[in-house]
Amino acid sequence: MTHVPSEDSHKIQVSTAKSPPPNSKRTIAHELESMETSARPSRCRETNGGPAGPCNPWTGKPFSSLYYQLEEKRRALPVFQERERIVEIVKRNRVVVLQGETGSGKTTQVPRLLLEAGFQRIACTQPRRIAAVSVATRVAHEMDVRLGELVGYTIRFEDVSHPKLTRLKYVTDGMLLREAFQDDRLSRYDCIILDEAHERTLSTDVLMGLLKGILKQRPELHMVVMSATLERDHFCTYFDHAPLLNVSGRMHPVDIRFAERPVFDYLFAVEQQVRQIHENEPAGDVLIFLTGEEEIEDMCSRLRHYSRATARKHGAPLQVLPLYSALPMSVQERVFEPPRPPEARKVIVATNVAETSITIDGITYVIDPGFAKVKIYNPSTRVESLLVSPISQDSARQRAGRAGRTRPGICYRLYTEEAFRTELPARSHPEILRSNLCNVVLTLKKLGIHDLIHFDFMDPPAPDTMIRALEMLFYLGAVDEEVELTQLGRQMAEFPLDIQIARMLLESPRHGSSNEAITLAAMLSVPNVFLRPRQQADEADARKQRFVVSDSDHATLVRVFEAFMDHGCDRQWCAENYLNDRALMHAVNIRRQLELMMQRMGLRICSPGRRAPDRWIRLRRCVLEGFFSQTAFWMRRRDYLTIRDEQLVGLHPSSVIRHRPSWVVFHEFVLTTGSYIRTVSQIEPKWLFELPTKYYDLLEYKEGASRRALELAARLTGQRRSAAP
Ligand SMILES: Nc1ncnc2c1ncn2[C@@H]1O[C@H](COP(=O)(O)OP(=O)(O)OP(=O)(O)O)[C@@H](O)[C@H]1O
Repeated sequence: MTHVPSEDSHKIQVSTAKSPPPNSKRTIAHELESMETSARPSRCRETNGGPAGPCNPWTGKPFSSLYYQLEEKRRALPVFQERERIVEIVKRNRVVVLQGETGSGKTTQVPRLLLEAGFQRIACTQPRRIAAVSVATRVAHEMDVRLGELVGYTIRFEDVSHPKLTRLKYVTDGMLLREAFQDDRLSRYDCIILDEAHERTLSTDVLMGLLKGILKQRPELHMVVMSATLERDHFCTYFDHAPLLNVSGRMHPVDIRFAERPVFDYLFAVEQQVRQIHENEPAGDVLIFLTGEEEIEDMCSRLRHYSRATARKHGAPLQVLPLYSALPMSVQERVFEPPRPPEARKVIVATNVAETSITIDGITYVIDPGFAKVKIYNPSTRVESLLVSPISQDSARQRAGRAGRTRPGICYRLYTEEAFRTELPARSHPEILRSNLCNVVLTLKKLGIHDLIHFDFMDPPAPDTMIRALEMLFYLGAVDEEVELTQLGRQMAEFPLDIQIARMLLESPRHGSSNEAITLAAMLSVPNVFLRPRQQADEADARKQRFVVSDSDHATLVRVFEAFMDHGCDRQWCAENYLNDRALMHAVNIRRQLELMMQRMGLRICSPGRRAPDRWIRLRRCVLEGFFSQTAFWMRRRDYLTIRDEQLVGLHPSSVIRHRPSWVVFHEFVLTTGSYIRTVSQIEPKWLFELPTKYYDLLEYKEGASRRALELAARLTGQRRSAAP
């Protein structure tokens, strides 16, 4: 019989009682401790003629004045209060599950305390890039060290860490997994902290399974799993009855206010709530949670309009800032800056990227309508889509926890208390149970894990989803018939990109167009570059026409990028052309890194030249190399039928394609007011049969509309019945 640790049996209540650390070596912690207690702390020599002062043990330099301000605040945090116990328990156990209120100091304090206690190299994972960057910055400030040296971070396309100097690294869970490609025992680290484990992202779940195996091979490795809202019994049991450490207490109270009756138009309700706060409540910034980019940008313009219209009446204006993951990091980071003008009330309109980990100083009011976009994968139709769904109770707690961090706060939940209890699920469904697993399976294969069925997932995905993923990897050429990783598959896994984009890049030299393909890959990795303000939509559309390649949204993106480069990356030019200059700058950076990766892999960087008549044909063929499973043929009136799952879809209104090509390849399927395919290019049906994949082998298709369309295409283009060699 397995013993399931109950909250009481394994919970180690942290107390503030002092006990000697188990490790008797003198550590930085002792050094710091001595500064507050001993009469003779380490002191720096006199500097610039001034008196000798306490010395930062990490840098050997005197502390700055900012250090003292931050030090006072951090010493008040519940986690700091209970530091000795935390360190002791982590040292005594291989795995510890640590639960503590939002804002109690887990993310900023625990890694540092462990470093000071003698751990040599610590990785602390974050599910989101913005959290990794902002927390690393905060901890570097608190320790009074330069970011990128002792404390650093690594996120996709951005590494602010030093291979030797960095001893505490905040890293996105996806990037730590990639580190395991090079070092499959993660032997650089003697302590790995999985933060915000309740989010159960794909990468966190894979990392947990991987680390369980590594722990058996590396007796010196320690691990901490942290969150404010995790399912503790499930985690403790999974990690072989790991002890649970509960840190109680929070910094400031958060007053939760539910709606009195159900809200039917939550966007209207959000706007009303902001007005109510701005007109009646004391100073303090506002954080609003919405579901996606479009909704956020729309709300931002509504609120800006309100602010302009009422600025005189209410004195202080609003400074409205969007926050979602598709925005370049430099734009996301603006939410942490003081308001502009200084008297303004900051209103941040965010997706759930702002839900966990981050602290935005000044946030006093949180508005939570209770919805988020959730990824749903249907293995039988093989369609992954984002659907607006109610959030979980845990998410609601995390959202409320963004207030009350630097001052008391209020969280307005735009749903009733009854709905919270009865309609919101207790916790979110793990991502691994609702995703296409192609990238996960490729990652596991690359890590040398062959027995996928017995991989120790906390919640194993359905076998059907695994099989679909393997099947797709086979068509993509990433695995062979024996399900062994191919050379191509190994290279695909190297790119920090979606597997289809990676394949497009790898095949692009064969079409003599890798130069264009790299640009396209970069443009597909940044948010939409076309701005379309509601009041100037016609003007914006007219400007877009300058870049249009009429049969391809993909080629249009490449053209925009090239025009941006030709104009010296000029912001003014972007404004005149309704283009998002920051997204384009981000694409420039990503492009540079992808080109370097291609060169390192020995892949040819080539282009047919800007004037070549077949330039865009080559690019469209490259797109098809990666996205061959995302094609559709024209059925009737405005509808296309997708080959893979026979769904009727329309061309997204943003597409530049105005004629009705009979076959198209598309980048994504979106479900909004209807089913659409977005970022689309015309293709020739005969290209389908020339691809080096068995995907279009007609024998693979059951009788149905897709098969009939393919048969017709094969007949018209003079192909054999089966395209398989
Ligand atoms: N950038 C910042 N500016 C101001 N205060 C900050 C900042 N970062 C952290 N803090 C302070 O440190 C506290 C602890 O933050 P930390 O992120 O470590 O908490 P946490 O327990 O990990 O929270 P969560 O579970 O929400 O991630 C915050 O409540 C806040 O008081």
